[in-house]
Amino acid sequence: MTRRSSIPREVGLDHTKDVLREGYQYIPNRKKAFQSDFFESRILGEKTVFMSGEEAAELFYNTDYFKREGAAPKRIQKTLLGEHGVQGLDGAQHRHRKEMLMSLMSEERLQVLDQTIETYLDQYIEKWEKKKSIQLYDEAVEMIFQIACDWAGIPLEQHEIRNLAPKTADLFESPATVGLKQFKGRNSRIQLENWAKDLIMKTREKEIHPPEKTALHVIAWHRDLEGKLEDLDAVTDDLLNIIRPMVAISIYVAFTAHAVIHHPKEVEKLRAHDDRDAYKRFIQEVRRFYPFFPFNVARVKEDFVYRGHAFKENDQVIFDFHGTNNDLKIWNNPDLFTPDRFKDWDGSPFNFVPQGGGDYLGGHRCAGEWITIRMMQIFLHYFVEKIDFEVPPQDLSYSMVHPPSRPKSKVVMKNVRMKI
Ligand code: HEM
Repeated sequence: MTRRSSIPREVGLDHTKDVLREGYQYIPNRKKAFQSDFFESRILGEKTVFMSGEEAAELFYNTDYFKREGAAPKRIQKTLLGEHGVQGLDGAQHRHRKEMLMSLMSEERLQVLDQTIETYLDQYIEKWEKKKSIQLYDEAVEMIFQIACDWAGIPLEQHEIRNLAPKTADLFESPATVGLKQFKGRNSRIQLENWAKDLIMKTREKEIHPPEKTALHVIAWHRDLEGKLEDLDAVTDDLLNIIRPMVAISIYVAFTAHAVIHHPKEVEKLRAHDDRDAYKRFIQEVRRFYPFFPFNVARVKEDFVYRGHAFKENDQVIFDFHGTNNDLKIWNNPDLFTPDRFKDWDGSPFNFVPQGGGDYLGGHRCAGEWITIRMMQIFLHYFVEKIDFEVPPQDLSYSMVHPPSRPKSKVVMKNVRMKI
C-alpha cells in the first residue's frame, strides 16, 4: 500500500549527490522550489523527510515524536560524536547524562572560563606581537585547546598541545569528508579517545586530582542511573564532548573576525556604546549569518500523522539549522549582517537554532551554547577594543557547500599590537 502525504516529494531514486553538491543550500533550494517547509526525498538510499523553519523546529525537538537512537550515520559517530555520546541517547538515560553536562555550565564555572580565556589571549597576543603575521584560525585552535583543558582540570604536557590540538580539529573538520581526510578524522578520534580514557582512569585511580567542579572531576566520578560509576566509553565521549566543541569555537572566532573586517560601521557602534548587549547582538548575528552545522538527523519514535503525512516508526528526518536561521518568514533581509535585528528578537527556542533548539535538559539542544557566546564575546572585545591589526590581501571567501565552513585564508592578521 502506498502512503498518502500532503508533503511535496522530490522525484528521483536518490539525492545524496545533490546534498553533497549543494551543501547548506540543499534544503533552502527545495524549500523555495516547493514553497513548503517540509518535503520528502531520498538520501543514502532512505526515504527522508526534510524540514526547515520555526514550526519544523518545534516538531523536530518534540521527543514524543522523534528519537536519536540509531539516527547519526557511522561516519559522524566515528569522527565528530563518538559512539557512546549523549547525542545518541533518549529518555531518562539522556536526561541523566545531560544534567551532569549542564551542571558544568554554572555561572561560577563560566566566570572561571572568562578569566581563563583572557589569560590565554593576553599570552598569545604577546607572542603575536613578535610575529609579522598570524593565521587566526590555527592560533585559535591551539589556544582554545589549552583553554578548554585548563578549564576542564586536564593537565597538559607541552608536546601534547602540538599533537592533540590539531587532532581535535580533525574531529569537526572531517565528518562530511571521504577518503584520506575521513581516515585521518577516524584515527584522530581513536587517539583522543585513548587520551581521554587514560585521564579518566588516572582520576578514578587517584593518580591525578582534577579540582572539584571541573569537567574531568565531574565526568570521571559520574554515576549512572543505578548508582554505579558510569561506563568508561560513555564518560570518554562525555569528556571529548566538552573539549572538541570548545575547540570548534575557533571557527566562530574566525567568522567573528570576518564580520569585524567586513562591517566597520557595526564595529563603530560597538566602540561608541561599549555595552554588553551590543556585543551580544553582534555575536548572535555572527551565529545566525554564517554557516556552521547545516542540519541534523533523527528518527521517528512511533507512527504518527502530521500535515497529512504518515510518519512511520524509524523513518529518517532531517532538520535544517542554517535555512531556519535564514528563513524569510522569521528574519527580514536575512542576507544582510544586521546585529540590531536582535533588539526585537522574541527569544523563541525554535526560530534561531545555530546550536539546535528546544530545551537543554529535556532535549538535545547544545550543552555549550552559553560557553560559545561568552567566548565569542571576549574574542570580539579583544578585536574591537584591545588590539590593532592589519588585514593583508587574502581569500576571505567561505564555502556554502562543505561543512563546517570557514574563511579560506583562515584570517591572516598582520602587525598585531595590543592597544596602549
Ligand atoms: C562551536 C560552537 C558550537 C556549535 C555550532 C554547536 C552546535 C551544536 C549542535 C547543532 C548540536 C546538536 C543539536 C541537536 O541535536 O539537534 C549540539 C549538541 C551538543 N553540543 Fe554543541 N555546539 C557548539 C559548541 C559546544 C560547546 C562549547 C559544547 C560544550 C562545552 C558543546 C556541547 C554539546 C553537546 C554535549 C551536545 C549534545 C547535546 C545533546 O544531545 O543533548 N557544544 N551542538
